[in-house]
Amino acid sequence: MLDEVEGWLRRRSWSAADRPLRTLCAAKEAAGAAGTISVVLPALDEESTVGGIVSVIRRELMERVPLVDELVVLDSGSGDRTAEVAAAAGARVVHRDAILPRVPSVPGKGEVLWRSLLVTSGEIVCFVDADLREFSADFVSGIVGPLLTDPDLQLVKAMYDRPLETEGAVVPAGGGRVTELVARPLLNLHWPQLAGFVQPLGGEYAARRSLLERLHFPTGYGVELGLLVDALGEAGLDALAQVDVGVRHHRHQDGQALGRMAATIYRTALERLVRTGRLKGEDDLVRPLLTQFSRTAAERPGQGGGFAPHTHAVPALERPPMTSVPEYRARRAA
Ligand SMILES: O=c1ccn([C@@H]2O[C@H](COP(=O)(O)OP(=O)(O)O)[C@@H](O)[C@H]2O)c(=O)[nH]1
Ligand SMILES: O=C(O)[C@@H](COP(=O)(O)O)O[C@H]1O[C@H](CO)[C@@H](O)[C@H](O)[C@H]1O
Repeated sequence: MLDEVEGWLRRRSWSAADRPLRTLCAAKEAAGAAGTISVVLPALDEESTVGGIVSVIRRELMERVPLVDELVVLDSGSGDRTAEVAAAAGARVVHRDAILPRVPSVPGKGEVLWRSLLVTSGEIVCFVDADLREFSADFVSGIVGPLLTDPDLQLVKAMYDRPLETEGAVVPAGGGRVTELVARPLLNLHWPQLAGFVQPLGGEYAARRSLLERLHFPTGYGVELGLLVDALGEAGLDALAQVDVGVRHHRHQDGQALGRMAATIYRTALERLVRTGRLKGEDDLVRPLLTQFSRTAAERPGQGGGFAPHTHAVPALERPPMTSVPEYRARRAA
């Protein structure tokens, strides 16, 4: 690990307990407008978990203490009762298609995170996944805390244990599969300054709007890696930090879904290597497609055996910095 990163780990890694809520409320009051906080939950078919998360944030961080100013669930095109459940629990729910309709929305987590900047007003924006179970308010207060007390910080990521919990089986620290197999190796090899992040892909992070609005947003699952790499470039390592908030329990996707996620994350990294001149142009990427396989119903001797190929596009669409969007500038000027 680079000496710089070892020093960063000592200076910029904390525990949620290091900043008690009373300290944060005092810092928020002293910060004035700079201490306003918007929490955003990107949600695609999360009816079973979104309500519990919203309820905890409202009760603990809006009613018991006035830490969070607005709580928005960004509906990413859900087909279930996500919107109803989130609204009933006390969130403002906005559908992705209702935001900036002149730019038709595309599927993807990053797409809704980008659009959320247009419908929120906090100077600190905190993203929280909507599939978390056993959610604690520390996931929010822990990561917004340093942004309230340390003006030099720009982005703070949560770090946590990530057990892999599937039907009946729990593998301690088995979660974060794409992190361990793809993102951490990529970051260590190409952006070693970021090697100190324990959970670089974690979906819980908070940042100053003044940073987020200057960054490109990959529209899919590349958003975490893209924002972290670009935040390093924009703000420098010492403007970044991480906070231990305990254990993260969430719904786990299957291996092939994570394979598609990994391909998108790799492509997002490749794009940044090209953008910074460390790799030649797109000719380094032969085909933005990923073929996976499933067992066919019946073995078909002489016709490729018993497996069927399924080919998926590997998207790399990125949204421009919000500061380049006229509607965003007009809203901020109003
Ligand atoms: O197109 C998408 C994909 C995901 N998500 C949300 O983004 C968060 C993280 O997604 P997911 O749980 O699928 O990722 P994982 O944690 O499995 O890597 C969850 O709140 C999803 O509902 C979303 O809003 N739109
Ligand atoms: O970290 C990971 O490897 C993946 C998959 O986690 P699991 O192996 O299902 O625990 O989960 C994260 O990755 C996504 C892409 O960055 C984020 O959007 C998710 O919030 C995060 O859970």
